[in-house]
Amino acid sequence: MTRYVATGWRLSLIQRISRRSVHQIKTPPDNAPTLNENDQWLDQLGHVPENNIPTTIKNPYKAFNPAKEIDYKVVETLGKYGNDVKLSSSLANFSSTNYLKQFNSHHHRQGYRQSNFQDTKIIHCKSGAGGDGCISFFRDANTRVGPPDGGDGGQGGSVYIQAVKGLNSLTKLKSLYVAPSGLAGQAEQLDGARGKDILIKVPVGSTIRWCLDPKVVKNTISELTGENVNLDATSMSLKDMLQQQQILLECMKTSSPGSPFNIKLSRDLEVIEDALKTWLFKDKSLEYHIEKQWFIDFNKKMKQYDRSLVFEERKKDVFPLYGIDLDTDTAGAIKLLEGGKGGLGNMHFLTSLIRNPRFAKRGRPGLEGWFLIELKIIADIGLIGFPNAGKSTILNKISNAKPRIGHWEFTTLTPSIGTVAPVLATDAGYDDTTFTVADIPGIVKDAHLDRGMGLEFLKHIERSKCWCFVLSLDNKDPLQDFETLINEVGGLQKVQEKEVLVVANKADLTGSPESVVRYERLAQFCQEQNWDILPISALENHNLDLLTHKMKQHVTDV
Ligand SMILES: Nc1nc2c(ncn2[C@@H]2O[C@H](COP(=O)(O)OP(=O)(O)OP(=O)(O)O)[C@@H](O)[C@H]2O)c(=O)[nH]1
Repeated sequence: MTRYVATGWRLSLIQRISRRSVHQIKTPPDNAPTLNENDQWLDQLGHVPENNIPTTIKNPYKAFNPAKEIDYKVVETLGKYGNDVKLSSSLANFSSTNYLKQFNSHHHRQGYRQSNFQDTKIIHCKSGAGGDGCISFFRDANTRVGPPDGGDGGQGGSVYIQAVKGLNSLTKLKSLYVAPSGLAGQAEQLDGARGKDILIKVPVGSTIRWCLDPKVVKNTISELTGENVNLDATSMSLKDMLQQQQILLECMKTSSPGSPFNIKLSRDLEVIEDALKTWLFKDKSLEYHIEKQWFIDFNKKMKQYDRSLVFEERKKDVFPLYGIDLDTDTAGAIKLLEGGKGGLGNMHFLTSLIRNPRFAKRGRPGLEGWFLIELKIIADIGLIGFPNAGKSTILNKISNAKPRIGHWEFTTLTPSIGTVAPVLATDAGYDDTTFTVADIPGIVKDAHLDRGMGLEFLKHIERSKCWCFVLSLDNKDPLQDFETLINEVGGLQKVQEKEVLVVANKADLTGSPESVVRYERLAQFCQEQNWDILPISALENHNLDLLTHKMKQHVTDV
């Protein structure tokens, strides 16, 4: 036993000694580009035409639907081909009143904040910088300074976003996402490790738009009003202020049918102007180098390398002006911000003229940006009605959702969505396909002026195929209620674009002859519009089966 241990100890000692001797007789690195290869590479850089920026740039986001058209004006056309433009557009397009109000207030729409539901979020994202190239020379017992063997810096981490099924709120999103930088290159031709990429998961039905830092927007507003404005108290005028304030944006034309322009995300473009800033030096300083003609010539050639690097970045560092609509679960993740490229190690700079390159390239900086994410729930049917009409009761009875019900107005402060699974007997057997119904907070007269809960929640039923208007027969004039609702949601024409189902709820309370007359007037109006109407009592379960069958017909009808 003892002998065993001793042998083990002796072996490891031998290993250590032999390792040291291997170190002493190590051969110079052989993965590094050779002097000839470096010479050729530099020569070829010198032949890249001065203006190497092509006229059209492929839009990396071509495959995705645009989120929302916005108003803009081209104020200046730049560049040789006129593809670079300066746009002016209203600040409101690059911020969110809804978000700003939450950002500033601790009591805004209490229930809305108390709940787990969040449908607007601004995220701040940063991609990682590239690692610096390494300055190192091969060394062993016999060679004091050998050929350069500094490896390249690693690529910085990128930020990705992906729409996934099964999520239904933005609550879990963080405010800040920072991808790590790439590590610096090392001696012995070792490249630095890449920074890890970050993947942000959002629910299907989210839209994502480039926006401004909310702090900047808040300061702008404060400057405009000359005071530290309480955004919540000025909610009405806040919207107008953002609308009136114009901002200038640098964009590029795109050839894709989605957004006509891409917003340029700014990475440091200084390198084109001042290539010297891209170098790292060791032993001998920048001052030493810039006096040497060989370095001046070499730096001039390397400028072409910087140009091609910046050109590659220009192709990727963009975001569509109209944003992206993640209305289906995307096959893969979308890159929002690309990490910086790692800098070249000094092994690339051994040439016939430079034997001791005591310099390497710095890594490229990362990108930074703010993005506004808005969730639009995708439900087949959207329930629209005045507060207290009975929408939550209906959803409660017909679906698996359990929204709050109360006899006071605005019990529903956040949208809820339920799945309805009626089993229908058809000629082909039983049809058990399901559909989804969304309940949103009640709409009141002048909701478009931000009264009540405003119209903020309407976006959740924007994409619903069918709108189901819920009216209370207990109200004085249900027809007038209906007309008010139609106006608030955008007018008759807009409603006519949808499948419409009208539900006259609380039919259990209609004992009097007047209430029958009220219902008949409503039914008459629906008939003129060719809309289906159904009296029900959600409380007493009257006509609920018929309601789900009708709903299903509206969802499945072509
Ligand atoms: N009599 C009677 N009462 C009903 C009926 N349906 C709902 N109610 C009552 O009406 C009140 C409001 O119902 P909710 O389902 O919360 O109404 P809502 O439209 O979701 O209201 P908000 O959340 O304010 O938008 C509750 O007290 C319900 O019990 C019905 O068919 N008949």
